[in-house]
Amino acid sequence: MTDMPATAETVTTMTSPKSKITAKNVEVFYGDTHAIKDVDVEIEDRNVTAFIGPSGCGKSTFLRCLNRMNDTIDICRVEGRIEIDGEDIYDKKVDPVQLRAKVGMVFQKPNPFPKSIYDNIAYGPRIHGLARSKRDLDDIVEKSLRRGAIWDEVKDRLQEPGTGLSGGQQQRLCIARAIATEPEVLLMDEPCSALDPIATDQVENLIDELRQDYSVVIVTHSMQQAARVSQKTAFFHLGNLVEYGETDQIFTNPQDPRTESYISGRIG
Ligand SMILES: Nc1ncnc2c1ncn2[C@@H]1O[C@H](COP(=O)(O)OP(=O)(O)OP(=O)(O)O)[C@@H](O)[C@H]1O
Repeated sequence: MTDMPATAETVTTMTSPKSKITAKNVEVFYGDTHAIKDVDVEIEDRNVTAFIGPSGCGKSTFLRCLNRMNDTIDICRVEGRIEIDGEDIYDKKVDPVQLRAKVGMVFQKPNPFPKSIYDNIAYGPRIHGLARSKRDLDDIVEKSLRRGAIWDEVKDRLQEPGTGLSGGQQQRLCIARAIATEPEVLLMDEPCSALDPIATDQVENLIDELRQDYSVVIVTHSMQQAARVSQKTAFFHLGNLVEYGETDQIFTNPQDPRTESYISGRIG
């Protein structure tokens, strides 16, 4: 019998995206509260991973471990190991400010700086020394706003305040700002929860575009959104990572009864 030629399907499975972030035995405590319990996970490059689960299950806490945002919370203690591209991000040599340029973050509520649209984007590249000249900076600003799918709406008003934009525009501005420091990972903590359905749709389309270049991790309360935008889904419950897998499988054929209860609306 001759070997079967590689079909599109076999090629796809053989070239699955490589792992970008590896977390091992991660535990997080806020004082006596044990918020994350022994979590192991591998997050893929150039894909969207959704964190879902009931309120208080630890989604945001775990997300914030990935760029050490929890360092800013005094009572928070993180244990275990998290690597990005094989490097321990909690190593003493790692500068958290540099790390956060590489692992950008977008929050629930759009939070543009009280500066012009231009300066919102230029701020990060300036402090990280990414532009050698005004022209370089102009290029970075334009490229980031284009990548954030908002260039056409703001190109004639770059000197106006970022806070004067609509909520959806502000959120795309914040995504563009995160992109401007050339990150490799984008963390998004419920990025659409303050947006109307049209702005949500625009941001979801943008997330889908961004996965061509970045590893995107999104916390969402909306299972529909997780199903629409992600390729991988992690279900958290009471600080445990209960189930992690292909989004389609999690929503159509969950393996754990707790996942099944959550997606069918019985818990959460
Ligand atoms: N800054 C903090 N100080 C003390 N406890 C905290 C802090 N942040 C979160 N916690 C606790 O850690 C646990 C996990 O919270 P976290 O915000 O990560 O959950 P979540 O799944 O993101 O919730 P939600 O969906 O409601 O945003 C909860 O018990 C919460 O009360």
